[in-house]
This record gives sequence, structure tokens and C-alpha cells, in this order.
Amino acid sequence: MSSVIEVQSLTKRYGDLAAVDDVTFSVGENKIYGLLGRNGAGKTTLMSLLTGQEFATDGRISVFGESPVENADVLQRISFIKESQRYPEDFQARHVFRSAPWFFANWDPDYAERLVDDFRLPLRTRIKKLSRGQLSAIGVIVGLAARAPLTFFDEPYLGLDAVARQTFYDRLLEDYAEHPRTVILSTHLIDEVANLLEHVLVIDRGRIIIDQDADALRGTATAVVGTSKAVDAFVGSREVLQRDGIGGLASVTVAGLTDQDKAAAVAAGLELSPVSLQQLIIRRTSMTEKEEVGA
Ligand SMILES: Nc1ncnc2c1ncn2[C@@H]1O[C@H](COP(=O)(O)OP(=O)(O)OP(=O)(O)O)[C@@H](O)[C@H]1O
Repeated sequence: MSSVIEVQSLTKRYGDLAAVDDVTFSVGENKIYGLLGRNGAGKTTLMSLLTGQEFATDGRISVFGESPVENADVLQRISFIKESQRYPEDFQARHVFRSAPWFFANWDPDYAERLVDDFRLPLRTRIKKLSRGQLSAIGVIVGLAARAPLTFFDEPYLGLDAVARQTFYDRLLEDYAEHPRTVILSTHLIDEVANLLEHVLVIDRGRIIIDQDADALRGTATAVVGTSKAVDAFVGSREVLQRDGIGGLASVTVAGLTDQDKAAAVAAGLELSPVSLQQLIIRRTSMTEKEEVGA
């Protein structure tokens, strides 16, 4: 797998706070990555470093084989869509799309036009008068129609209603299939995007705590449901990520079951079900927290 991004021992400090704390990872070509984590975990900081908008305190970043900082060759292959995007006073959406080809070599104006219809975006209203969702739609359209080889979406959906968010996911997947590129999507709506993601990076307090293929990650845990007695007998000394119970019934999320283990569970009358990516990440994140406070 060729890498689009290589990061080594990367740290970004704001005073005493390590917003990104000694992280090392790589990002492969033509895949959709989820960059996930709690509020303040370091996602925006990491994306700002990768797009040359922030300077690292320490460590190395290579994007398309070079440092992204003040590097026009690298930056012209990147689009970074974020909620806090500012536009010139008096700009209308049509002005944004008209100027986009100056920044993005692969800009597709016809596709942008179709997306404008999909998102019902008014083109001739001043941007500062648009609703929050309409503002988000501008970013999403730019991110899609730019077809940049490396596209960052930093929580691009704020204000988008459920229909518009689904439109975004559908268009992203369709267009990605026709024009493969590397997409890094930061979001808190993990369940909504779970089917889109091929690889998951979870950052927690500046550190990468999960860097895994999405399917492999899904396979790392299984929910086992049955009578408390049968569940306890099966679980034994296995690693338990979560336990819930009501009356004589228990539901336990267990890590690392082999096919043989699963067959044994079914033979013991237990029900097995997959754990959602969101549940898995919540559990892993809270486990890391407990380990760090020594609980
Ligand atoms: N310019 C800055 N100066 C000082 N601290 C900062 C600055 N930017 C970010 N931070 C801090 O760094 C940490 C990481 O922030 P960051 O915005 O990267 O988190 P995030 O994962 O994107 O969060 P959210 O999901 O809430 O958007 C936070 O504790 C934040 O307060």
C-alpha cells in the first residue's frame, strides 16, 4: 500500500497542553478514513498540521512525500473542509464555486451544479445570510466537486438535516467509487458514517488509541446475550468491554472471540451479535481513560 501521509512522533503543544502527543501513523492511498475522537481530542489540530495550517512542535509530517508547510505542490492536491470556513464579505455561493477552479485542478463545475440542486442551495443569497445548514452545504459541495487527491472533511455536517447528511454520504460514496481518492472524515456521528469508513483512526487526548481497518475493528468484539448464568459460564476470564443486565439476563461485550468460541457460545444457547463501531469506540475510549487513572 502506498502512503499518502506519513507521520512520525508528531507533537503539537499549546503551552502546557499537548493537543497532539507523539503520534505516529500513515494514511494509505484511495481509502476513506474516519478520524474519530471526543471533543478536544485533537482531531482539528491534527488536520491543521497535515494541511500545513499549523506548525508542529516536534516530529515529522510527510504528505505526498514532502512537508506540507508552505508547499504549493502539496497544498494544491489537498482540500480541507471545515465548519469555521470564512468567506469574503458580500460573497454569494456562486462566487465560491466560480473561484474554486483556481484552487482545485480537478474541479468539476457540472458536478458542483448537480450538488447545488441536491442540497437546494440558493446561489444568489449573500453567504452571511445563509442558514447554518446551507453554509455547511457550500463546504460539502466544494469538498466533493474539488476531487482533490487528499480531502479532509472536519465535521462537515453541522446544521445539515438528516436528509442532507444522507445525501452527502451517498454522493461521497458514489463519487469516490468513480474517482478514487483519499478522504479523511472527522465526525461524531460514527454510526451514520460507519459503512463509509474503510479505516479508523481514533484519537484521545492527543494520542492515537486505535489505528485499524474498519472491518477488522468490527470483528474485535461481539455481544453475547443470554441468561446471566450461561453468559458468566461462557465469559469466564475473557476480556469484557461492557456488561449490562436486567433480571436474570445479561448482555456482555467480549473481545477477541475465535470462530470456535462463537460456535461454543451458540451451542450453549447464547445469542451473538456484532457491536456497532460507535459502541466499540466508546468502550475502547472509556477503557483507556480508566487505565490512565488506574481504575
Ligand atoms: N489555538 C489553540 N490554542 C490553545 N489551545 C488550543 C488551540 N487549538 C486547540 N487547542 C486545544 O487543543 C485541544 C485539541 O483541540 P482540537 O480542536 O484539535 O480538538 P477536536 O478533537 O477537533 O475537538 P472537537 O471534536 O470538539 O472539535 C483542545 O484541548 C483545545 O482546547
